[in-house]
Amino acid sequence: MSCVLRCAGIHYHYPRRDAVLKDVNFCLQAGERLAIEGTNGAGKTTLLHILVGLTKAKAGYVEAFGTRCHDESAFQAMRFQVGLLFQDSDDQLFCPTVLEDVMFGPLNQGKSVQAAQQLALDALSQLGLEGFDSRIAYQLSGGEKRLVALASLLAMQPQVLLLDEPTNGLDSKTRERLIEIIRALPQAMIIVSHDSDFVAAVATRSQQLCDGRLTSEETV
Ligand SMILES: Nc1ncnc2c1ncn2[C@@H]1O[C@H](COP(=O)(O)OP(=O)(O)OP(=O)(O)O)[C@@H](O)[C@H]1O
Repeated sequence: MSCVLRCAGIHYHYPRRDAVLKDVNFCLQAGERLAIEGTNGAGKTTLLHILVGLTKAKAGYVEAFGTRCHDESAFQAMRFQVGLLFQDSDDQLFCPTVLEDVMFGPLNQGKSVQAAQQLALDALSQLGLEGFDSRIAYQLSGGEKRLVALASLLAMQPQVLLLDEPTNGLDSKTRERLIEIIRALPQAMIIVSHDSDFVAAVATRSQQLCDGRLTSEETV
C-alpha cells in the first residue's frame, strides 16, 4: 500500500498534561479524503500540527511521500507539498493585502513574482474571490478569511491538504460551494470537522480520534 502521508506510533503530551495522543497510526493514500472526527479536546488539531512538524511528537514518526521526516529541514521541505489550513484563519493570514497573502506561498517556493501572482489570482478565482486581491486581509469577515486562507494553500499546488474545520464561519451557500470545490480537487486530504453533513458530503472514509487513538476504519 503506497501512502502519500503516513504516521506510526505517534505519542504526544503537552507539558504537565496527560497524553493527548497515545498511539496514532494511519496511511493516507493518493486521492483519499480522510475525515478525522472526535470530541472537543480529543487532539485532532494537535495531530495535524504534528503531521507538518509544527509540534514535535514525543514518540513515533511521520512519513511523507515515502520519506521519513526526521528533522525540521525535512518537515520544511514536506510543507511545500502538504498544506495545512489552520483552525484559526488569523494564524494563516499575516500580510497586508489578500494578494500578498496568497502569493506568499508560491514566492516562498521560488516562483517568479509574475508566476506567483497568476497562481494567486487563479486560486482566488477558484474560490469565487475575484476582486478580493487588493482587500485588506485583517478587514475581511470570518468566512472571507477562511476562503482566502484556503486560496493561500491552493496557490502552492500542494499534493496533500490538511483542513482543520474548513467550514468554520461559512454561510450555507459558500459551504455548498466549498463542498463542490473539495470534491473536484485531486489532492489527498485529511479533514477535521465537527460538521457531520459536510464530512458525509466530502470524505471518502472517516476515523474517530478517541482516547488518544484512531478507531478502526469506517467508510463514510
Ligand atoms: N499549548 C497547549 N498547552 C497545553 N494544553 C494544550 C495546548 N494546546 C492544546 N492543549 C490541550 O490539548 C488537548 C487537545 O487539543 P486539540 O486542540 O488538539 O483538540 P481538538 O480535538 O482539535 O479540539 P476541538 O475539536 O475543540 O478543536 C485539549 O485538552 C487542549 O486543551
